Amino acid sequence: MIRFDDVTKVYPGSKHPALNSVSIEVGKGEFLFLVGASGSGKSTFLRLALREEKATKGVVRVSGKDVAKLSSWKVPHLRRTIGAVFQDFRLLPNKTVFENVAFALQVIGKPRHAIAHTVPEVLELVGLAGKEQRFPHELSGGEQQRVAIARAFVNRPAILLADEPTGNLDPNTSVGIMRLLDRINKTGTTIVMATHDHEIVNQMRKRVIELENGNMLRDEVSGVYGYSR
Ligand SMILES: Nc1ncnc2c1ncn2[C@@H]1O[C@H](COP(=O)(O)OP(=O)(O)OP(=O)(O)O)[C@@H](O)[C@H]1O
Repeated sequence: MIRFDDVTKVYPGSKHPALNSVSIEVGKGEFLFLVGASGSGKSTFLRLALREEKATKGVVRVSGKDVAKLSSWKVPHLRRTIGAVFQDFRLLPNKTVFENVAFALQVIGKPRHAIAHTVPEVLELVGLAGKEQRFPHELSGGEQQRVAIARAFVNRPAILLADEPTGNLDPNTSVGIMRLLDRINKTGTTIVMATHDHEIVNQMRKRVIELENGNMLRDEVSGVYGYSR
């Protein structure tokens, strides 16, 4: 699903690579945690997969395609196969829960009757049935993140990238979000989640890749993220 071959990213004006010769393959249906200290390169990895940034060296493939070779008019299509969730939710503040999720379908030209059918279904899946008409500011942080996940998943992308999705949430709320991501993963969606949260990584026992200063430190099948490091 996602494959990095010897990928290096050096941002313009920067001396040190944000990612340094990283090779990673993430298979279909996998759940991968990307861990590491602040600045270790986690977000850079996700941005390269979304082609928000281009690799300085090496090849990034998503669903078998070299993303550097995609013509710019094909980039939106790539992004449609990848859902993305962020720490700060990024909801549209003046749109309701329903409208926030529906928007993701409107922009790809889904007909209104399909939207009317699909949005309630995905809101039910994320546990927000009955809150369709609320605005983001009328929701808790955990509920806002559920809306963001619904919006990322409504199009049934093959891949979901999550950058610190529990970073703004308390531990109990975070557990709920992780259960939801686990459920989405069980539908066959590949998930790559960047996190600092030791507790969550240690509970979930999924594949863990640790980055340090842009280098890949370890890749463990059922890994932990110990406190002692
Ligand atoms: N747009 C940019 N321009 C220049 N340098 C950048 C840019 N974005 C990130 N960097 C640098 O690249 C390195 C990796 O950053 P990145 O955001 O990928 O780390 P991270 O592991 O996601 O950190 P955090 O956990 O704090 O989000 C850091 O040294 C950072 O300062």
